[in-house]
Amino acid sequence: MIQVPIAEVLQPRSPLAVARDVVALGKPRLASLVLCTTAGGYWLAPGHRDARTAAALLAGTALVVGAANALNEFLERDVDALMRRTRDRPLPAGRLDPSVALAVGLGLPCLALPALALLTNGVTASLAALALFSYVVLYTPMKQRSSLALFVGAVPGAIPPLMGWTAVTGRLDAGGLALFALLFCWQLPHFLAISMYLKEDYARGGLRVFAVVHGDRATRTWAAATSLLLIPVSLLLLPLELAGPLYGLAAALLGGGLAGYGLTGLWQRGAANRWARNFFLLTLAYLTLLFAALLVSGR
Ligand code: HEM
Ligand SMILES: CC(C)=CCC/C(C)=C/CC/C(C)=C/COP(=O)(O)OP(=O)(O)O
Repeated sequence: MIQVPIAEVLQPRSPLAVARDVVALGKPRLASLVLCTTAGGYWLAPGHRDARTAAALLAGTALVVGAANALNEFLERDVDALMRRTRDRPLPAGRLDPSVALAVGLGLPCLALPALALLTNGVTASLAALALFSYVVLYTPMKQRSSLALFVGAVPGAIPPLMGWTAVTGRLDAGGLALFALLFCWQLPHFLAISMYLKEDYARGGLRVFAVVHGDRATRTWAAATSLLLIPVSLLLLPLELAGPLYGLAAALLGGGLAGYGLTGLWQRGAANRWARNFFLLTLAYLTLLFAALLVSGR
């Protein structure tokens, strides 16, 4: 049952405030980093690149990601209302009617998927459709049932750089799959950390995330192990000749830093919320800097 603040029902809202909430449905901060990974895949892929295809790829991806997030917020509006982190989102707070999120989530892909197919290629549009489907239909309901949802959610999260790659090459090959693997592995420590410092909130919402189900100690161990795994996976780009020595150096240093901090988690006691929050922020810095290195030292 969603509680709607009385003031929000009575007061008419400005079009700007409504527009801001519609944009918020698309989770713009997360979507921005997703788009950086798409741009990275496009930048590294071998073949012909041009501004028109790049613009179509980024605009189409932004619209499908926005739609995926709007549908996720539509489906989770009751759960979001139970959790501190999400209760002020436009739907649980009652600032937007759920039908708006549903219309945005179903409407945008009708425009963006055919546009991606026409202006990039069929492989890229099919990957976008797969990411949308796996995020909304598989991952979102699975969060309430199993901590393994993390591995399902990491699939749509890893598809955008592959879309950037296929927008140039039109096919799935080793280079694109290496970028997919990099993003897939990065999401594991990213979310294991979050699940620790937000454990109470997730439990309140009835979501069976890793730290809720397996406890803090196991989560810290897995966070350390998966951050170590990122080092060889990120270095795979070197033998595949996607990036040069400067990237290699950056990947080794950034990976060493992240895994080094991850390993200090093994000596923490209890929930170690401050450690987990710092580790989450480090995952964001790691990915941003790694893609900056790719920009400079990519093929
Ligand atoms: C299994 C996959 C993922 C899960 C479960 C997940 C979950 C989350 C959650 C719950 C937060 C909020 C943390 C907080 O409020 O303290 C967050 C933040 C963030 N995530 Fe992820 N994430 C995943 C994948 C990704 C991917 C693929 C990207 C982009 C490439 C990404 C980028 C971000 C960014 C930029 C933030 C900080 C901005 C914000 O809180 O809005 N995440 N993530
Ligand atoms: C092309 C395309 C559609 C790509 C998908 C990109 C995408 C939405 C990646 C995010 C992956 C993910 C599992 C985020 C967490 O959602 P959550 O539901 O756990 O987060 P929340 O609790 O903040 O709602």
